Amino acid sequence: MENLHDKRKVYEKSQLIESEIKQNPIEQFRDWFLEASENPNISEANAMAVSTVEEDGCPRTRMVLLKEYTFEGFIFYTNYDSRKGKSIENTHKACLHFFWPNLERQIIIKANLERIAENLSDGYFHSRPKGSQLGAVVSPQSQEIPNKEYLEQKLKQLEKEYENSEIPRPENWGGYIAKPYEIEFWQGRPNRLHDRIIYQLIDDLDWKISRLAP
Ligand SMILES: Cc1cc2nc3c(=O)[nH]c(=O)nc-3n(C[C@H](O)[C@H](O)[C@H](O)COP(=O)(O)O)c2cc1C
Ligand code: PXP
Repeated sequence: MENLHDKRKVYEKSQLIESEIKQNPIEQFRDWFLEASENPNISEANAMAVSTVEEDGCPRTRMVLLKEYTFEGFIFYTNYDSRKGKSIENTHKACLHFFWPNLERQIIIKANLERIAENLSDGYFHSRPKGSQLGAVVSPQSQEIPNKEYLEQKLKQLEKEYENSEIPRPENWGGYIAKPYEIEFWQGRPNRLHDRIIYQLIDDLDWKISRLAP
């Protein structure tokens, strides 16, 4: 069909060296995330790929929006009965992945996942635009639906129903916190000799920092 052999870029914008990194990976994440957020060429720095392992043993990846990060972990919101929700309820694990091409950087996070407290999901749900709240109510995420009109009709009905009242958060919609136990920071370098620094959690407290070959 098409030969892409010559499609390649030289990565040379920056470097990642031990003397300049933070000892805590969340602080390192914050440095890189702020840089990505402030970059006018990156439109959604908080968009991340989330991979979960399904029952056939194969990982499946989709984008979600990171909505908060703390020293404890990374929070995103979704439907608990979706495909990703089902995998997470089974394995309690996921891999989060950020790629910011303009900075020639990727971050790979392996984490244990838990649902966040219901009151926190309520708070976030009600902070969303009303249309997105209704979207979450209307959509049986990841399930087969008869056609597009099915969603549009449901949306119209609910728009009327909740015209003057608060939309209750669906029980199956809420946040997950991904508590990291391994975080890799990757900075592209010339000659494909990229910088890779990996933080691994030891004893639930300290992070071991190592350099990996590219
Ligand atoms: C940039 C981007 C951000 C997204 N953010 C979310 C999100 O925060 N939560 C969510 O449930 N789906 C989000 N989606 C949709 C998911 O990628 C996915 O289609 C949906 O969650 C169903 O995934 P699943 O069937 O694998 O569970 C986003 C899609 C894109 C492209
Ligand atoms: C299905 C779905 N849920 C949730 C979100 C996150 O959106 P918000 O910023 O409104 O929480 C998105 C973003 O694309 C989405 O597509």
